Amino acid sequence: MAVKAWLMDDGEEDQRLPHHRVPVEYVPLSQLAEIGILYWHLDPKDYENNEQLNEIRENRGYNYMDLLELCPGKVENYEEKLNNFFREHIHADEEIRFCLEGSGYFDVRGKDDHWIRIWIKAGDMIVLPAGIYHRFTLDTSNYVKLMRLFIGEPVWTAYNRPQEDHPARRVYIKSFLEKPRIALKAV
Ligand SMILES: CSCCC(=O)C(=O)O
Ligand SMILES: [Fe+2]
Repeated sequence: MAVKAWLMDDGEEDQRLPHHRVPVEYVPLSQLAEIGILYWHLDPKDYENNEQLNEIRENRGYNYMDLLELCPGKVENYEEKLNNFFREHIHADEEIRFCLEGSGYFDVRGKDDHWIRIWIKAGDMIVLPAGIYHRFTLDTSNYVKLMRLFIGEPVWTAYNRPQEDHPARRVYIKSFLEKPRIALKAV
């Protein structure tokens, strides 16, 4: 089962609505891979004994993890947190999230700087590369339980757009947005 992603419309309605374009324009996983996004579908139950998850954590060095539950009434400063998550930003490190329950939208900027909305649900594990502009919102179900992973001591600092001179942004642009330059040798 693949994750669903689509290009967003420019509508001003509630951020928790899907915001499909008309007609709908889905974005395949291969296109997400091109902008540096990694994706796995794993069993969301009994995560402690999930071999596949443990293997990914081992291979990628994700030794830190915690759980984050988002829904009205359960979280301190809920509105403020949600507003901050929905502000376009980057990080100096990968953003790694494994959805255990519920659902939500990760919006990321595609190659042409348009928004791609990625709908994650229980079992979806996603890695956003350092330096990619993104944001997050709950959908109309208003509930998500996420595992957050990190390499070493976690740093959650968000740098709001614009960040064109941030080192992580520069590396990201070089790695995923610029066309590779071919050196031509004079003969
Ligand atoms: C709720 S997890 C995703 C939100 C986000 O982009 C972040 O935590 O930096
Ligand atoms: Fe983020």
